[in-house]
Amino acid sequence: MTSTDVARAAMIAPVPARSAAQPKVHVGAGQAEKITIRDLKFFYGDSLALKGIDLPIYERKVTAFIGPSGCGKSTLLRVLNRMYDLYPKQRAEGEVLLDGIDILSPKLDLNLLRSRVGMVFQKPTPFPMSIYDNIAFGVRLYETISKSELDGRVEAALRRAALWNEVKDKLDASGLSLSGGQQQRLCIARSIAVRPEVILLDEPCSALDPISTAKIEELIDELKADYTIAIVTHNMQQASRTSEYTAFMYLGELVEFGETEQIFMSPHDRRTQDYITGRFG
Ligand SMILES: Nc1ncnc2c1ncn2[C@@H]1O[C@H](COP(=O)(O)OP(=O)(O)OP(=O)(O)O)[C@@H](O)[C@H]1O
Repeated sequence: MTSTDVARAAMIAPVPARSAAQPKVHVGAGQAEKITIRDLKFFYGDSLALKGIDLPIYERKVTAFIGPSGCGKSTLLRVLNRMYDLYPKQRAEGEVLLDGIDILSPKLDLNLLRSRVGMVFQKPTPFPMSIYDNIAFGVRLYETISKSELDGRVEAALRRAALWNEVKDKLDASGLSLSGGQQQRLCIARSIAVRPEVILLDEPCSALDPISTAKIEELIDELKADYTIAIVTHNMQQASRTSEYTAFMYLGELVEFGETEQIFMSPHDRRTQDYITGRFG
């Protein structure tokens, strides 16, 4: 991927009709579904990585994807902004509705999708440019606005990502000169600056120390007032602290989806229980 591909991808982010093999999902009654995933299959070449997933992602809630390594969490997340489109031989089948519109449609405007669904990766990925330009890059990609408006957008995004006070006097410094935790908040600010509706977080704290992790978790808590968030995490405490809903996946299947408290306190499936109690994975 070129840095422009990464940049575009980074800017870029439900429940009826389930397949018979999937668990019936009755949680979240009355919640608005921002994303509805129906019978989603995903292929890497001939290899089936997602085996018919049905899942709602509720609006302005945090949904955690958990499960052992290789179960398909990141694959599922990457489908939600068509990240896989950058790679030949990868394809999705089924339906993924964003506000009722199927984002798997070949006719979809990917730039528009990625402006609505932003993504933050496991490893902080600041662009090799100034802190200011890291934020302004995506805004310029999608909109033509005046310099003063752009300045305002950069400041607002940095404030929202709880980074403004740390960088306001060095906006011209390289984004790469920041600490790992600051870089990750910069990436979140970059994502927010294009005013997405959904933010996808792929293990956003796995490369961070506990203090930076706590800051990102606080930030997630604040952001959910305005954004729909899906987070992949290996950290069970993080899933239980940050999310309202949790999806447990195993070997490419969705085993169980529910309110986070129910998944952690009284899981219905033995595999969920074994995983959250550390018996495997
Ligand atoms: N680029 C790829 N080419 C082929 N197979 C892949 C590719 N990426 C992932 N897979 C396979 O798809 C399956 C799901 O992988 P994925 O990365 O989504 O799992 P994960 O749950 O996010 O794992 P982890 O927790 O280790 O990040 C795995 O079997 C993996 O080997």
